[in-house]
Amino acid sequence: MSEDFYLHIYDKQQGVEAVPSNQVLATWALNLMDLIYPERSTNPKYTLTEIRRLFMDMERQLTQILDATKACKNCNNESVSSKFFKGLPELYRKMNTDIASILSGDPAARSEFEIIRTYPGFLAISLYRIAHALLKADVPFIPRILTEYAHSQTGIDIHPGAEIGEYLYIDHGTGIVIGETTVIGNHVKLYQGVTLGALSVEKYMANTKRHPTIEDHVIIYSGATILGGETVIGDNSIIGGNVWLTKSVPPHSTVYHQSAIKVIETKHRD
Ligand SMILES: CC(=O)OC[C@H](N)C(=O)O
Repeated sequence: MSEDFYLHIYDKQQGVEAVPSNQVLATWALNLMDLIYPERSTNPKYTLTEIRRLFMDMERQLTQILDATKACKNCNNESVSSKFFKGLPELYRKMNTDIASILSGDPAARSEFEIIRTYPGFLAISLYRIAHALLKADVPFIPRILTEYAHSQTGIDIHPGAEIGEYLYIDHGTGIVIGETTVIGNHVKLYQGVTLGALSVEKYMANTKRHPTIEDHVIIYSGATILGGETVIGDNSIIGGNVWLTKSVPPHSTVYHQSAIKVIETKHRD
């Protein structure tokens, strides 16, 4: 390789802050999940004093992470961290609504324990909820790392900027994409392969609403693609599998994709 290339990399290094690895950031969020959901832990029996100390440790760690990322020049990281932890019981309440929705909606779900331990949808929604709260506190870049970690583990890609209500139900989940400016109401059910995306992708659209709005009690079955910032799926609608939708539909709509499949019977030889 040329000396110029070495020099280029050397120069670039000088301008880059030493930021904790993505794994360190994800581990903080996973440890927090372990703490609020002892179902995830192998040894969940802490004393009350230990629990208080563990939450204080987690808060301190968040401040350290925010300090170390140096991404936010004028932030008071201690206060950001303290606000996040004050809001944690509310986040936890919302996560519990997601569990309740899966438990009451999925015939295959046997217990809360099973959902907490095994449902990729629950992990993805929970990490999204943590990431969204940090984004709302103007924490740059860490929220995206957390949701991309969830994406890598579950195949479910939820942008931390999306606004999502309570009782979100994601079953299976692989391949779900929820774009940055998506708005989702309460009691919405999503199956694998659903895309809530932009109708066109142009850089100038960065600060505009590009992704759809899904109102309360909507069910969207697998492989459906719903695009556009002005597209509103009215409450209590059902969007069938593989539907391609770029227009709004009124409340209580049922939208089906009509596929034309042919089954040809071949005569088999004896
Ligand atoms: C989900 C989606 O449409 O992504 C496209 C692009 N990243 C955007 O945010 O508009």
